[in-house]
Amino acid sequence: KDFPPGPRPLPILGNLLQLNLENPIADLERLAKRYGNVYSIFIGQRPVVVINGLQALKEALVTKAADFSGRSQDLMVNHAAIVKANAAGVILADYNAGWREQRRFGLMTLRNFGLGKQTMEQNILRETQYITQLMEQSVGKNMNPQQLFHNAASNIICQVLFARHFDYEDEFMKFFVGVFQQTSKIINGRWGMIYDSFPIVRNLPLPFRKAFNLFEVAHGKLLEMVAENKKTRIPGKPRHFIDTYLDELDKRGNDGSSFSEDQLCAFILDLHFAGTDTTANTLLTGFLYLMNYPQIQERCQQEIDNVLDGKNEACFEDRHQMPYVQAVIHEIQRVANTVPLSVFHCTSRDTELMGYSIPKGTIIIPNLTSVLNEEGQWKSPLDFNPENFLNDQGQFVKPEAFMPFSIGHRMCLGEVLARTELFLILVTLLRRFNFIWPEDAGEPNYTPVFGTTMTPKPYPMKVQVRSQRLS
Ligand code: HEM
Repeated sequence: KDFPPGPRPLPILGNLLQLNLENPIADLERLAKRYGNVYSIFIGQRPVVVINGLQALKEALVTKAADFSGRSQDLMVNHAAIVKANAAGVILADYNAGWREQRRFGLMTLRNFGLGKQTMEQNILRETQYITQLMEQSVGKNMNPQQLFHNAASNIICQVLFARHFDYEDEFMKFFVGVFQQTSKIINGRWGMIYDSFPIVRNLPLPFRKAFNLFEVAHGKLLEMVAENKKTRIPGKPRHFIDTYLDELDKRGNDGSSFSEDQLCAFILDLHFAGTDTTANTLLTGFLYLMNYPQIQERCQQEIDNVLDGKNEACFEDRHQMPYVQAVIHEIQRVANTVPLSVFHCTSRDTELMGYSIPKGTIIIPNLTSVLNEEGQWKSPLDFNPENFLNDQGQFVKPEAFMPFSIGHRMCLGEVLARTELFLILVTLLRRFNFIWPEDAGEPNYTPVFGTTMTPKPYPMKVQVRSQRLS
């Protein structure tokens, strides 16, 4: 009674036949037009509530954050990632004291390792230097930037986790980047849906097993890494995230808290995963658009040249002098829609939303896509247009509907790191190069491949060193 309305489910299948399992975004939008911003669908026998639009999402994730911040523990992603690790990490942990403790520790440690401060900026700039050198070797040829940005984003978070820079051909690096790229597509894809809908198929050797195998091997590698690290660590003198976590474990002993070595490995995997595929795909979307909107690229370059005149390198503070670049980066994030359905939430108690009753334990899909292109919230919701973030005086403004990092208690823990990376990498590369859509590349395809993260289809890129360099 009073449960959100939705299409009538079939026995056993629920509403699966009404969704394109390769990419349900358009179907979810169609259902919102028919049933309103809060509606229900059945994934197999399981009820799921989809929340659309700024108003409903704010009410759920901010006003009623305590009710809507749980995570279901019975989805494929939990079984694949948590069971083998024997610990929930932070992304998939339910809304409880353990999650709160880990999240607080994660935020504090990221901050202490220089997030938003100089050390982190220096790390990002060093990695950008590395990309620059690789790009210089590709001048005049077509290059495929896909792996490049994944490796760079991975290395930046690896600095925090292990204080190490990996060569892009390193096996450790290639393995982990591969895990993230593949599992992101399996988890929210056809096979993930089938696993989540039909408990009876879960033990069968179907393609979703691949995600289980990958997470298991990844966990094993991280346990080895932590063991290796213990040999060289000096307690009380942390070099990176692992050392800091081990210091915390020493301090706590067996105090019954959520800290453990398994939890450390799960946390490392979470930060590495969340910090790689998201930032890399946002950058890939950015360059796809910048190459095909050369006038926008050029206007960014003019602003960058003016502000950085005489300076060796950019710093994150420079963003305040670059309203146009800021608008472009935010617009890239808006159209990239990198985590289109957020990470699924779950109600942690019986609750109400926009007049509907939703019982405890209901899976919640926060449809971020619906807000990032919501009519009435943007000047041009359907176009790539930096004016979405500029007022009449050309100043940068951030509308409330800009929520690629989600909102509320579960909001992205790496937001500051991600924003710093996007700014420093884009500014540094645009200052040095022109990015050109190759003549033989045909029409650009802006439709991404759906998954937990959206991935632009592979595309070629041409780089040209800018003739007028100012430093
Ligand atoms: C452009 C880049 C990024 C985007 C668009 C993004 C987006 C998101 C979104 C939508 C969520 C889900 C929030 C929710 O459940 O409501 C999330 C969670 C999370 N992100 Fe990010 N993220 C990005 C980069 C990063 C980076 C660089 C890190 C690592 C330092 C990171 C770490 C996390 C973690 C740990 C969570 C889980 C938070 C929790 O459940 O309490 N993310 N992110």
